Amino acid sequence: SSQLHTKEPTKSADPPPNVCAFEPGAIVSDACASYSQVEDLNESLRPFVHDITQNTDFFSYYRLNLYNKKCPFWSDENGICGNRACAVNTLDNEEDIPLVWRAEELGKLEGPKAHHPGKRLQEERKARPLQGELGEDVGESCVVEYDDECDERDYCVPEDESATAKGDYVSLVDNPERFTGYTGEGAHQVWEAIYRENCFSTPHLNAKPLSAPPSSPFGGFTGAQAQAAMDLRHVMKEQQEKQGVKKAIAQGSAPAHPISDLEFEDECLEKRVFYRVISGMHASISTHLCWEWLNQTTGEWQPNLSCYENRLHNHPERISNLYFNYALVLRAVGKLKQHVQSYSFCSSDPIQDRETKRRVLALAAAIPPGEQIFDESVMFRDPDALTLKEDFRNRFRNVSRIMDCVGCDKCRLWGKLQTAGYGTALKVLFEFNETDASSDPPLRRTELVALVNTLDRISHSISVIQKFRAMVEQREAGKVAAAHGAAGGKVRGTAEVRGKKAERGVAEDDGYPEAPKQRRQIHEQTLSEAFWDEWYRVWRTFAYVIRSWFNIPGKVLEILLEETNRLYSFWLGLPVGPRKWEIRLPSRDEI
Ligand SMILES: Cc1cc2nc3c(=O)[nH]c(=O)nc-3n(C[C@H](O)[C@H](O)[C@H](O)COP(=O)(O)OP(=O)(O)OC[C@H]3O[C@@H](n4cnc5c(N)ncnc54)[C@H](O)[C@@H]3O)c2cc1C
Repeated sequence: SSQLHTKEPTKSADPPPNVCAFEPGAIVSDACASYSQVEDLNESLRPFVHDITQNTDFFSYYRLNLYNKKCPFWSDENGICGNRACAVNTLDNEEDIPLVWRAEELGKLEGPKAHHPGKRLQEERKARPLQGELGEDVGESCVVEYDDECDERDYCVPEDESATAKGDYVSLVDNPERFTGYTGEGAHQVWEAIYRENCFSTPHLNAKPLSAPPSSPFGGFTGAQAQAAMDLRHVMKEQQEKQGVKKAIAQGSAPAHPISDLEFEDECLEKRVFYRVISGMHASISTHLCWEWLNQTTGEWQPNLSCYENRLHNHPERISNLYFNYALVLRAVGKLKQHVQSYSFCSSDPIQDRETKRRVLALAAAIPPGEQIFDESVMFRDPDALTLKEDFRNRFRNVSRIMDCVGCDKCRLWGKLQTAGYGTALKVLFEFNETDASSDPPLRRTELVALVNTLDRISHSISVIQKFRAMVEQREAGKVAAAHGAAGGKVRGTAEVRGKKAERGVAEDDGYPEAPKQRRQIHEQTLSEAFWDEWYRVWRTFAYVIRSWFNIPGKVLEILLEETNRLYSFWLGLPVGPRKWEIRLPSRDEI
């Protein structure tokens, strides 16, 4: 067996997670073998997923309510900086840089938008319900969601839950997930709130009571559905026990809730699964923003290696969670083979309908059967696993609501889509029958689009992480060659240049059509380029220092005011907000 989760390690019972995460196949152990298997699988599936998400109208437009929903959890009024306006820009002096490079601009949605037509218009204009709003050549019957009903079994907040505001259709292709400059306290607070949803024992943020009593039949699982729930449970159990992920997660840090505080016994399985899904999603978002990073000073889009190292490479458990998500979502998509046979993608466009179905079936056929991703033989033991369903549904609904507090439209779009995607994956795992689709619940367009696009996001992250890893290796090789001075001038020169390029975050060959801007960067650096590169860096550092000195009076005043305010709150007996300033060295990116 070949599993990501279940094979006995042959060398050590607990391989160090960092070794396994970065050297798939180099060491014969369970985790390492499985990482490289996932990578191989991804390499063969990637073209299918990429093609579907980029080249079909059905999968390249998503409907969601981006603007009409208020962040329900906090506001400036109660003294917490966390609403949309609290997005802090990456650079202190954003006003000095061209508008197009500013965070405010980068976070805006691009491309056409179309309003969801009411039921009457949908009926009247079946073929063109959007009246060309997305462009003349878009198959609108492939884009519009005709079923407005809300399904009890949704794991996330259905986008169409309100009868009045059904949201807009936006192009996912025109709005790639990449660096937007959304950062600072606003972003941290959202992540913190999302991870707080991990505390299954203390319902909050309007969560409904979580665990159903063990005796509860729990929504009437059939044998096959119970099996799926068990799969998930045992996947987690095996993963934890055999790959030392327990330790790795314990070392990782979710904001505000030290993971080491969490229980890792069996009854807390829900926490681990939920945590891993969220952390894997977070890792995927970080991967994309590091890969398509905008240097706001030069306006160049390029991979940012130090961003990758800080957020992912040095946290192998995050990468492990991303790979876990891949297995989870892939299994869900694979489970839909039967279901999509009879699915109508475009009601008034038979050609596109056929073409979309052909592509989806080609992807489904290329996915290996479930047991090749999860080992079925170790499963089906503990009936408590059924409670996962209700717990997850409520948690995911809350995470989806928290996304309304994200202060950047593009980030909100992808955050909502991916939450919906994981919610759908769990719904499919728990509710769908792989061999008999007749009793499956309806799968709405939004759910299917979110699921497949989420798979595309994770799939892209995995291929990007491989490239980043290669860049780190190249840089290290360059360092070793330079240190040993072993090779002659030419060879050493090349290695050093490669090492430097990797350091600057320049990809050798991304191999994917979606990153054309990066490819422009790939050339050997001449002496004069190296000189000017260095000169520019020194100049920027100098300017940074001068600017910082110049800003000191303002900053000191700001800190004084803030501390006075906190002291005043303390004196009045009001809750004292967290300190918003710290003294630290700047990171390379900031310079
Ligand atoms: C829903 C959402 C979508 C976003 N989308 C984008 C986007 O498309 N483009 C963009 O440029 N920015 C986006 N952002 C912002 C981005 O995710 C970061 O918040 C921002 O870049 C600041 O990063 P940071 O290094 O301060 O740490 P953050 O990524 O904000 O993380 C906060 C803390 O969480 C912990 N942490 C980080 N990663 C993980 C993980 N994988 N698992 C567990 N714990 C972790 C660390 O302790 C870290 O200090 C988004 C934010 C949110 C909330």
